[in-house]
This record gives sequence, structure tokens and C-alpha cells, in this order.
Amino acid sequence: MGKIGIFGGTFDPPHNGHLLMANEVLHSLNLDKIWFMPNNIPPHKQKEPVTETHHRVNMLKRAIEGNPFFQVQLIELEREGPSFTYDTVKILKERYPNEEFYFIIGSDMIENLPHWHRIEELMDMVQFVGVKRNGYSNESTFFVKEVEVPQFDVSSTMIRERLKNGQAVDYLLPKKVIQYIGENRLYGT
Ligand SMILES: Nc1ncnc2c1ncn2[C@@H]1O[C@H](COP(=O)(O)OP(=O)(O)OP(=O)(O)O)[C@@H](O)[C@H]1O
Ligand SMILES: O=C(O)c1ccc[n+]([C@@H]2O[C@H](COP(=O)([O-])O)[C@@H](O)[C@H]2O)c1
Repeated sequence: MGKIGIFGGTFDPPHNGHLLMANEVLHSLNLDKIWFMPNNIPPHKQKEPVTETHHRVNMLKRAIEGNPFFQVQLIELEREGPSFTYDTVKILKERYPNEEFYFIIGSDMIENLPHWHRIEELMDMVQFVGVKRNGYSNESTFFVKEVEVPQFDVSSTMIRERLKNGQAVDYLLPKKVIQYIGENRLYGT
């Protein structure tokens, strides 16, 4: 039996805030692995344009390169439409009956939890792990296991904005991801 942290996200692009929190949760909960799971269509951002999936996957692979505890889990790209976590966790539990799953979220998502698809049932299927994010509260009517992580106030939105304006993004995301963004002219670079 293994303990797996599932870290779902849009990762548009992945950044050091994602890597920091994943690593801290891995160690504080003694998990065996973290699966970074890019979504197909983010359920609550359905009206926003999202970078093509293959680019998000390629960036994620570069971001986690060299860390033996980090893997990319592509299960949500096997389905069309919005990636509801309930549907995903159901399939994961069938496919990996011996694993115990922890679903990692930042506190902006904790606030949003009551609006998630079939949240009551999902709560019985997986343990949520919450990481505090600047400007959001960790309070929830649902049980979310809190992990203390040094707060790193970076977001994909901030990185996209900076790139669009020609501002520096060094140390906000891995060098290899910055290189990939430049080579593929993403985010208006
Ligand atoms: N700096 C951060 N600190 C804590 N949690 C974070 C941070 N950045 C992202 N997260 C969490 O990581 C998960 C995936 O986030 P996502 O890929 O949407 O990144 P994001 O930076 O929030 O993107 P965007 O700015 O486009 O909304 C979410 O649960 C989110 O709350
Ligand atoms: O299932 C839902 O209703 C649901 C609603 C909002 C977000 N999620 C998931 O939460 C994770 C973080 O979302 P995001 O959009 O911030 O990248 C990602 O795996 C989403 O698929 C899931």
C-alpha cells in the first residue's frame, strides 16, 4: 500500500509555488509519490482560454525533471470535457486499489470546495490536503488536512502577465520551463 499525493492543476505554466508546496506536503505527510495531474478543461475556468494541453504537459515534465518522487499523471487527458475531480478519483481508485490518495489544494480552492461536483461523495473517497495561500482563508465546512508550507506568493496568472509585459520571471519558475516558453513563443513572448 502506497501513499500518493495527487496534485491537480491547470499548470499554465507550472511554477516554483507548485513545486515548493508539493515537496513540503510529500515530506510532512510521508507520502511515497506526488502525481502532478494536469486537467483537460479546468471545471471553474471554463470560459478562460488555456494553453494547449501538449505544451502544459511538456512544461510540467520539464518542471519536475530529476525529482524521483515527482511524476506526471495524465489520466484527466483521457477524457473529453471538464475534468471533474470526482470522476477522476473514481477511476484512480479502481485502477490503483492498493493506493491511498491525498488530494492537494491551495486555499483559493478550499474556498471553492462547496461548489465542486459531487463534493459530498468526493469527501468520502479522498483525503483533501490544504496549503495556505496569501489572501485566502483555510477555513472550510469540509474537513481539509492542513499542512504548513512557507508561503510563496506566485501564480500562473502573475507569470503570464509578466511575460506579456516583457518583465523578468527568473526564480519564479524553473529555468527549463522558462526556456521552453521562449522556444515555443508562449504567453506573448
Ligand atoms: N503559490 C501557491 N501557493 C499555494 N497554492 C498554490 C500556489 N499556486 C498554485 N497553488 C495551488 O495549486 C493548484 C493548481 O493551481 P493552478 O495550476 O491553477 O495555478 P495558479 O497559480 O493558481 O494558476 P492561475 O493563476 O492561472 O489561476 C491549486 O490547488 C492552487 O490553489
Ligand atoms: O471537480 C470539480 O468540481 C472541481 C472544481 C474546481 C477545480 N477542480 C480541480 O482542482 C484542481 C485545481 O484547479 P485549478 O483550476 O486551480 O488548476 C484541478 O485538478 C481541478 O480539476 C475540480
